[in-house]
Amino acid sequence: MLERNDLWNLIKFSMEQDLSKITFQTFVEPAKPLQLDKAQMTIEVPTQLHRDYWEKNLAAKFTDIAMQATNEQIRPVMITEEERQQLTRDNDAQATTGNVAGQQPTTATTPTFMRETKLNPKYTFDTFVIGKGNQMAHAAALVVSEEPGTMYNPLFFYGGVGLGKTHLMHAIGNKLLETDPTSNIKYVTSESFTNELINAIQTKKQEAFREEYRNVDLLLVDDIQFFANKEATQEEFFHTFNALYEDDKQIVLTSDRLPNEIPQLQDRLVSRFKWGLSVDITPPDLETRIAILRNKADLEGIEIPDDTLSYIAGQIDSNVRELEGALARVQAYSRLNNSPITTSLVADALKSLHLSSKLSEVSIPVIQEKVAKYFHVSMADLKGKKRNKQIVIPRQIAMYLSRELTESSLPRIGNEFGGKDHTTVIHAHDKITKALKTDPELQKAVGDLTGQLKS
Ligand SMILES: Nc1ncnc2c1ncn2[C@@H]1O[C@H](COP(=O)(O)OP(=O)(O)OP(=O)(O)O)[C@@H](O)[C@H]1O
Repeated sequence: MLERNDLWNLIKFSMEQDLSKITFQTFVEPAKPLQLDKAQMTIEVPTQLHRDYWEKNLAAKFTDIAMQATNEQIRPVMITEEERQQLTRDNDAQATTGNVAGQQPTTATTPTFMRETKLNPKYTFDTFVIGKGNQMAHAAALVVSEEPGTMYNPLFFYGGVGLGKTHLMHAIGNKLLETDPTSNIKYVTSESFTNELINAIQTKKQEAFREEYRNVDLLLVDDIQFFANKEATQEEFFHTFNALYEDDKQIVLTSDRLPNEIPQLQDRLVSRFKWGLSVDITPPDLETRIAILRNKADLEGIEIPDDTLSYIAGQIDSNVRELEGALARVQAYSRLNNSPITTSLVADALKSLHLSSKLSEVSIPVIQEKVAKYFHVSMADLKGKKRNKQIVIPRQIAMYLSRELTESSLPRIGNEFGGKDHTTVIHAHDKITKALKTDPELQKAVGDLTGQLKS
């Protein structure tokens, strides 16, 4: 089945073709997909009026388009913003009053779309394609799933977006569950850890919160870069970490950067995160991208010739999530048009489904060229190693703009600047972001350049 956002984009795209501009803008644009289950998509709309309109006029259309795209019967369930807020309040009240002391609120009282993310059964070792950029991460994950809490604790994956960190993390959990279905596994994003903690503090359920976290066999925490600057969260996590570690329970963490590059992360956490093994995942090369697409196409029963797969893999080189999104869009496009997948259909699909905007986005070389010209420095210096101020500032600005205006991963940007490490890019971005708050000259330069690049 398509992912929620892919299906939603497709439905929007199709409705945009069918409905008048004003109807589309009034009723479809403000709608937000909250959750996709097997047979239904929960969609939030601003008011009761929107809800009525959807139920009378758009629900059947929705189901038709979803059927064509996925071959499954999916109905839209409309919920207004107010109803969602009420559900959240009810849920909070339930947490405060409705539970026996010490017990966590049960998921049965939680609206489905707000339930905490569980392990995704599709993210397994079987569905993970091994390539140069993820080989070591994959091997470490496998070891940890076979012998949790012994060899690499914590296991720390870092790297750019959409490169498989979450997938590997879930694969460890899924494998462990397969070996021992009674094992207690908890997966959270760092943001849900923080939210759960705040909730526990507000509802005076801190003990229950601790109990829950300190009794797991495997704790998976995704995207811990969002612990940055969160003192109370870090404090609580420090104790959770210690309790689990002392008990030989496995901890797996992911982040877009190394622990010591996360701003305002307490030193004691940084040092603990380094106790085990840190492995980076880098973007897949062309061969791996083709293999990932082939694997995905086979799993989903999509018929697609090899040269067409190579074409997609050649077009999309940013990350695996985009690659998968492109394949889903191509598949949906082929179903809607009732024609087989060929390279020319793919070219059309990517173009008409607005992916072309990604493909024609500002590129790093163009940014470099404009910045070099603006500051009268050579391209070689911009990409080189000279450390004098006249070169370093334009270089940092160019890196900053590459991060802001393109979808490129940090390692990729580093590569385009003469093979620099991704930490240099993070540093440049942070520095320029900070300086932009106070430095009018810099504000002007960045403003001018952005204007040039976007026009
Ligand atoms: N090597 C791979 N083989 C098969 N699928 C992959 C591979 N790498 C990534 N994917 C798929 O790409 C998508 C994005 O991967 P994932 O969510 O794990 O990325 P991530 O690194 O955690 O990104 P983020 O930092 O945005 O959370 C997922 O659907 C995942 O299954």
